Amino acid sequence: MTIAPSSSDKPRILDGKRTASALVDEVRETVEREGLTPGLAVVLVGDDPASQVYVRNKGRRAEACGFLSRQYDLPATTTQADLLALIESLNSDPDIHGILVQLPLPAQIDADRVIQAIAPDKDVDGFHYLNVGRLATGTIDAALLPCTPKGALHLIEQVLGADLSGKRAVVIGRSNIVGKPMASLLLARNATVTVIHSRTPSPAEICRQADIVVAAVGVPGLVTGDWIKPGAVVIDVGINRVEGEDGKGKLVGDVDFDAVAPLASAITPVPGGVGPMTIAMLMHNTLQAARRRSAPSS
Ligand SMILES: NC(=O)C1=CN([C@@H]2O[C@H](COP(=O)(O)OP(=O)(O)OC[C@H]3O[C@@H](n4cnc5c(N)ncnc54)[C@H](OP(=O)(O)O)[C@@H]3O)[C@@H](O)[C@H]2O)C=CC1
Ligand SMILES: Nc1nc(=O)c2c([nH]1)NC[C@@H]1CN(c3ccc(C(=O)N[C@@H](CCC(=O)O)C(=O)O)cc3)C=[N+]21
Ligand SMILES: [Mg+2]
Repeated sequence: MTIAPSSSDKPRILDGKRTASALVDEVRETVEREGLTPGLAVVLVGDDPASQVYVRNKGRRAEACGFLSRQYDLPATTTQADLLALIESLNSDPDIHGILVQLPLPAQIDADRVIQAIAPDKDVDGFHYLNVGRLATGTIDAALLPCTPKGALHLIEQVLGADLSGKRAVVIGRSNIVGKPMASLLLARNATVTVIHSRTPSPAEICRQADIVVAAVGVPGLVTGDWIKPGAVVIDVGINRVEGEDGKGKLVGDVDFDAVAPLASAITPVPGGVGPMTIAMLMHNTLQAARRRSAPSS
């Protein structure tokens, strides 16, 4: 569905929380209608408090969708062999359709080895080489797609529709979990895509050409008004914990919201933008994995 941006000067605030809720409702309805019990296993190694919050939110959402939700809390001292053994057992567990290993992992564990050990058809993060390759080569329908870029694209579609032909997109950040797959998805939708990273000279000048800006950097307020072409759609993936004026911690994005919002035709807030969409897309991917299991031809 395409909703035109509002004609007033006010930017449209893309409400990720509401859109995510609607997606989760759809997932739950599909689960009920088709009589499925998708199973999601979330593995958390160590006791990082932020990771614990995310993982708890994921478990709660999974239960709200009617999924089987299992959480594995492993100590920070877990060995790579132990983690790989758990992955193996989840790979062969018929009740489990999706496996997510929360990143980052402690230093003694090779995160790439762990990710590649996940069965590709249970890789609901979309980080396995097979899914990365499917996305990059255009066989997207067969891929499990990374949740954050998939969620960001869904918000972009609400404003611009599915076909981004003729649009210039700038992605800031080139990580494997956000920036690169975001660029691949935008390219697959026919946008003209440029990726900016820490070695890019004159980033503001490049960004100012963009009809679509996706910021996935981890630098609070990096994107200021002079980076933005009036009317651009601005998607802020950044999640940065900073100290607020009251001395308490608060979350801010990579975009200076107050400076950029008046210029943008649409913009995502932080919190309440891409974050909730990421979790909704994890549910969507888990449903997709479960449906493929019950009907391998689809
Ligand atoms: N909302 C959500 O669901 C999610 C949010 N996040 C958030 O998104 C942000 C990015 O995450 P992630 O991709 O994992 O981060 P990474 O740290 O893996 O990647 C950051 C990228 O930003 C680039 N970069 C760093 N500084 C600059 C700069 N000054 N100018 C231009 N580019 C720069 C880096 O360049 P280089 O490659 O050259 O080092 C790198 O490519 C973080 O705030 C994270 O918390 C992440 C995942 C999900
Ligand atoms: N294997 C793996 N997959 C991931 O998808 C993954 C990961 N590891 N490691 C960490 C990052 C980060 N991430 C977020 C998900 C939701 C919110 C989210 O819901 N944020 C809320 C705020 C939550 C809060 O208040 O802290 C919001 O933006 O409104 C944020 C960040 C997924 N990640
Ligand atoms: Mg990161």
